[in-house]
Amino acid sequence: SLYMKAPDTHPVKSNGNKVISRLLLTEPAPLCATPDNSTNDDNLKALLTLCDLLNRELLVMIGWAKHIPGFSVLSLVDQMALLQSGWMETLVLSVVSQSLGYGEELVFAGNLRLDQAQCRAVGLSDLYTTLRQLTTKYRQMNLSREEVVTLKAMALANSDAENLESAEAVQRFQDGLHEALQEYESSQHPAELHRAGKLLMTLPLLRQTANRAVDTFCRLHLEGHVPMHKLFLEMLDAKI
Ligand SMILES: CC(=O)c1ccc(Oc2ccc(O)c(C(C)(C)C)c2)cc1
Repeated sequence: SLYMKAPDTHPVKSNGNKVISRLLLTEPAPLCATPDNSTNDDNLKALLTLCDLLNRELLVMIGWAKHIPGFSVLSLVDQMALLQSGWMETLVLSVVSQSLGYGEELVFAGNLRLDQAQCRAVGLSDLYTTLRQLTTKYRQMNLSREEVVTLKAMALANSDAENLESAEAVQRFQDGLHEALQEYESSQHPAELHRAGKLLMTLPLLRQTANRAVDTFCRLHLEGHVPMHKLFLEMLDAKI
């Protein structure tokens, strides 16, 4: 062809890190929102579309978790316990990381971005505020894709599920992810000391954000204006 092939300018990824390479490989493709045409009420339409999107995200997340190194060796009881306690933090991290490149909007899906006014219009203004707080923090830190996928797995592993059959096995699962993050940071961000620790210290805000999102959905459910999918309600019940 007329043009020389551009030299491969991608920096060498941390392929030494098997855990993170696997997380990058098994990261689900972002979902698309499917507009709901069962109503003419724009606000209800938006909520139903968001609800359908979240329901599909839950199903994808359950399949995604199996690929996290160390998750599948846990008992099914413990796998379900971690999913029931960590699902909201994992989904919040997905939306927050999708929104990093955009200004004021929350990117729920490639074809569904809501700004503050639109979130307020559908009764999600507190959700908007709390998600934006986290987005701002991660935008300042310049999160890499490797860090996003590792934090999502850590959010699940570190979700403080109750009644675990084997807390020791979950501890080993957490240790494996922590080791992968440490190894990644020391090789990819050697100049930024404590970056791994800084990332771990964002997890309390993630937990708080997820809990506030749960409160929002419990309120929406109690108000009863919008039907919610069975799986979503089961996962919501597991959080109360
Ligand atoms: C009425 C109803 O059930 C509902 C309303 C809004 C909604 O919006 C969301 C869509 C995807 C999504 O990932 C998230 C979080 C980031 C908060 C998990 C929220 C989800 C469900």
